[in-house]
Amino acid sequence: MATPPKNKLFFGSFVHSKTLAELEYLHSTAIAVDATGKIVAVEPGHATAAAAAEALLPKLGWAAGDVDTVATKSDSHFFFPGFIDTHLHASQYPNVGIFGNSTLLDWLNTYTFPLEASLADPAKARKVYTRVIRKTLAHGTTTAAYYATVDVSSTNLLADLCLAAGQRALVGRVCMDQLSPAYYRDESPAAALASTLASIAHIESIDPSASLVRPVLTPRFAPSCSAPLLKGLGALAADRPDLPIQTHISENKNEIALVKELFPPSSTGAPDDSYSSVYDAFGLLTERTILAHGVHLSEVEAELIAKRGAKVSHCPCSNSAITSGAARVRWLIEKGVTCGLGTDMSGGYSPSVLEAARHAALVSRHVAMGGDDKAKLTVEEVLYLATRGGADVVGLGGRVGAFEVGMEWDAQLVGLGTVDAEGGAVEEEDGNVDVFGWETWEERIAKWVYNGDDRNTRKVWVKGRLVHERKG
Ligand SMILES: O=c1[nH]c(=O)c2nc[nH]c2[nH]1
Ligand SMILES: [Zn+2]
Repeated sequence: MATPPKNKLFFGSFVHSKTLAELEYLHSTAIAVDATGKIVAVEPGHATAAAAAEALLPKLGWAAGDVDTVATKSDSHFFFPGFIDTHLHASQYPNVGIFGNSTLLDWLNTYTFPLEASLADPAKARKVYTRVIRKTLAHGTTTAAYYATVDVSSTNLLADLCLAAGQRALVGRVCMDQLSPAYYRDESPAAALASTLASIAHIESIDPSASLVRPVLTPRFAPSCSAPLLKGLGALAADRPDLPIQTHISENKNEIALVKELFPPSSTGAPDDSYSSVYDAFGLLTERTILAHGVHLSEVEAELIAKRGAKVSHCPCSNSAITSGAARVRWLIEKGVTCGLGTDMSGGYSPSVLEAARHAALVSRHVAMGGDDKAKLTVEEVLYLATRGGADVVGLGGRVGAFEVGMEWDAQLVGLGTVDAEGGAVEEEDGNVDVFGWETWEERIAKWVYNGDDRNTRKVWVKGRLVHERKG
């Protein structure tokens, strides 16, 4: 029998984003999380976990026996908000790292459609989805905005598995009724809409209050959707203003040319032939829309996206791997566009949002080397995109992404390697980060961002529940 959830008291050092530019460091702090997973107190200034418990529990009306305490061990352990992966393809996980020298359109046909189609086999889908959830949790991803496949049953299975594993997720059945192989597409716009509704109904039946898992409308990208399908999805989005929408935009130059060819303004009624105007014309550019990539957006498009309140998922590992380009994140943010980070597996080669954060910092330096020195993103900024920014992108702002009273406890315990007086390793010996003891906290965080990996992710919680613990 499962043990009922208990109240929890976390004690030690907590690091989270206060603003885009600033991380807040809370040391000798206690955070109380109730049995529903909600943060009910954040109290700095206690010498020990025991002292914090003595001061805090009476105020909360909690008996000591009803509370589990988790305290950090040393100066190189800290709690950090769980990462939010605002764009990834669960179904493409077996292909991570396999992309050769392809670019988007040939990559889709060579590597991606055959794999996605093969997941109509329920046993294979279960194996892949179980693994991708375990792997992303192990990397500290507490929320994931997933693309599944065209197949309804395996999409529903992904939602079932996320709920069982305790990962917060947006799960989308992929809509695509044109320009893809006959073996892998919706039969018609009507069939695509019916399958989408079936998947939404299933996901809402397993988690009616969307406590963890919710459906997301998922037109793959404009080229693989006919105008009637985009129109139908726009009507559904208008009918269901609670549903998020996810799609791709402006990733690759050939893709953009294809969109111009497929959707001339005369066919959509849009004021121009831009990619953004196509989605806008069909009612799919909304404040609930997550747009992956946005590498080659024009000034006018960025302004339209900001005006509509649509969000951008920056996927730097993917943009480098399949040579799509370098998105101008600082420029988007200055235009007023809310941005987060996506791994975009398996266009992206890694399941790790920390890797996406580090790559975002590096890609921004390439943008800077192109002549815009202020394009460079700091460690603080990429961590904001990985947490608080990501929460805003997936519609969970104010609920997850930071440590504040009223938010839910989606968190990771990070442990960095420490070095003793003789130069030996004391803790996290197998990791890639060595802390000598003289680093400032800002420097420790920078070392984690540039050298850390899942070996440093010791424990992970979602909504107060422990969902991953690293062995060893
Ligand atoms: O990065 C991407 N991954 C995909 O699977 C895809 N499909 C359309 N456009 C895409 N871009
Ligand atoms: Zn993608």
